[in-house]
Amino acid sequence: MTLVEARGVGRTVELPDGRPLTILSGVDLTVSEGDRVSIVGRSGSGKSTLLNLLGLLDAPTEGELAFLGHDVRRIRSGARDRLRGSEVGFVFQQFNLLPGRTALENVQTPLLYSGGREFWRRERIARDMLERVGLGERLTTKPERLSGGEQQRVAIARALVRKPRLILADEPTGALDLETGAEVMSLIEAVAAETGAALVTITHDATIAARSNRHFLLRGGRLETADAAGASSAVEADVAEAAA
Ligand SMILES: Nc1ncnc2c1ncn2[C@@H]1O[C@H](COP(=O)(O)OP(=O)(O)OP(=O)(O)O)[C@@H](O)[C@H]1O
Repeated sequence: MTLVEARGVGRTVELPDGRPLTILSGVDLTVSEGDRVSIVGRSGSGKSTLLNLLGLLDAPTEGELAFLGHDVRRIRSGARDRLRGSEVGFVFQQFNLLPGRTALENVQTPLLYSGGREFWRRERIARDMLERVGLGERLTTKPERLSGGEQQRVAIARALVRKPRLILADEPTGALDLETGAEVMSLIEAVAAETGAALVTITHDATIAARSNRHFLLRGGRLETADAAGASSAVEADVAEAAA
């Protein structure tokens, strides 16, 4: 089933001095249930901007974007927020957990905006999800007392607690060491496989990109299809240039 379909999508913003800045243009991309998509590209190439469009945080300024068959530019903002809340899970590099709130409270947060059964059973559902990510013993621990890998597990539990059909991961392993990063990716992939969700991952790490089965490269705001080797050599070229 097709989740998101972008045809000729672009995004242009207005700079403070009034000049337009085109960040993305001519993007064609279809994401279906069960897909594993990686997007690589150098800093500033438009990766986060694209993820924000796919996740209904922003709307395109050109082209057509359909989410579950709904034309994104025609959905009212309230309906768009509800669709995003139930169908999209975001995982970020910096975890973005609520400080001072326990792991259980953090994971319950998305359920506060859900209706009916999910709302009333939120504590049980959040507890089950934390057990699923291996943190059943840390329910009442606050993020500041957890390691980076554990914080990312809480963030994954929070992102996936409503069983979204689309998981968008923006540098999910960027703040973790190699081994912890690989564990975190395995966990996201396993939970995605259980629900049949699609996973779109932005990364600067060739080993993380290689875990996907569809590879894309963003260059100057344009999305190019790549194979695993092409994505990997683009990442290496970026790393070499950044080090030079
Ligand atoms: N609202 C905005 N107003 C002005 N410029 C913007 C806006 N959003 C993004 N940009 C610019 O557009 C470009 C692409 O930004 P984006 O965050 O999508 O890149 P990225 O590929 O995710 O970069 P990184 O890997 O460094 O996170 C950058 O030059 C950024 O400064």
